[in-house]
Amino acid sequence: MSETADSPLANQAQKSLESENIETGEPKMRARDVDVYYGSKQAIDGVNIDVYTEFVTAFIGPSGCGKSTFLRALNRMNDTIPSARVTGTIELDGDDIYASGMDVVQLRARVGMVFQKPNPFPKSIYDNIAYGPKIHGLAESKSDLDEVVEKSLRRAGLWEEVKDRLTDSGTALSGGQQQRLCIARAIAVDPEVILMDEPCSALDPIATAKIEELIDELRGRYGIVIVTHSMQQAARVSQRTAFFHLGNLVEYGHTSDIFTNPVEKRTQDYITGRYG
Ligand SMILES: Nc1ncnc2c1ncn2[C@@H]1O[C@H](COP(=O)(O)OP(=O)(O)OP(=O)(O)O)[C@@H](O)[C@H]1O
Repeated sequence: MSETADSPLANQAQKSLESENIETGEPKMRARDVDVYYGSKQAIDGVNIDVYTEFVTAFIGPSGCGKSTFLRALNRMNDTIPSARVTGTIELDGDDIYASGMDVVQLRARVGMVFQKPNPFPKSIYDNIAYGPKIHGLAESKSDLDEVVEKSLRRAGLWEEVKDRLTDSGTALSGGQQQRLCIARAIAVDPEVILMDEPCSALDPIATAKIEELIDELRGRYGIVIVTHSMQQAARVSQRTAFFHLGNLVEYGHTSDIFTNPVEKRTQDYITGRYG
C-alpha cells in the first residue's frame, strides 16, 4: 500500500470514484503546448490538458506554480495584463480562443469566472444578475429578464434567501451569499465553462460547504475548473486533478489516483505535505 492510500484525503477522493467513471463526450476545452510569459519571465511551460463538462477539474500546487495564470489563460483574462503573452493553442469546442476573430466579450460569457474575493457590482441583487443577460441580448422583455434572474439565483442556491430583497444591494449580502451571487451572475449568461479561482478562500467553513455543494450540483451542466489551495477541497469536489509545479503540469488524472496513487514523486511529495 502506498504511503497515501489510507489517508483521510485518499478516503475523500475514493468517495468520488463513482462520479469519476462517468463517460465523457469530447473535451469542452483543449489546451496544447501552452506557455504563458509575463515579459521575459515564463510562468507556464508546455501545458496540455482537456477540460470536460462531465467533471469538475481541480488545479492544485504550491504557491506561485502558475495555477491562476493558466486558469486566466482559459478565458483570456490574461489579456488584461499588458506584459502577459500566451503561446500554444487553447480550444473551446474546437475553436481556437486566441484566434484573431474571437470575440473576447462573448468568450468570457461562454467561459465565466468567479474570483477569490466575491466581487458583486455595487448594484441591486437583481441588477447584478440582470446586467449580463441585458448586454448580451439574452432577454427580450422584463418578464424574460425576471425569469433569467430567478433561474440563475435558484441554480446558485440563493433564491430562497434573497427573493424578498432583490432590490437590496449585492454588497449587503454575507461573504458566502456574495460568492453565490457571483456564481449566479456567471450562470445568467448561459456559460459553458465556469472557472473558479480559490472561490472559498475568503469564506468560513459553512459558506465553503455551501459553495462545494453548489459545485457538485452544477457539475455536468457546466465544465467547472477550480483552483484551490485545499487538497481536502480538491478531493471533495473534483473528479479530475491537475498538479502544477514551477509552471509545469506535473500530473493530471482521476482525483482518486492523484491522491492515492500518484505516478510522479513531486505529486507524492506535495500531497503528503513535504512542500508547498
Ligand atoms: N501580473 C503578473 N506580472 C508578473 N508576474 C506575475 C503576474 N501574475 C503572476 N506572476 C508570476 O507568475 C508566477 C505564477 O503565478 P500564479 O499567480 O499564476 O501562481 P499560483 O499558483 O496561482 O499562485 P498562488 O497559489 O499563490 O495564487 C509567479 O511567479 C508569479 O509571481
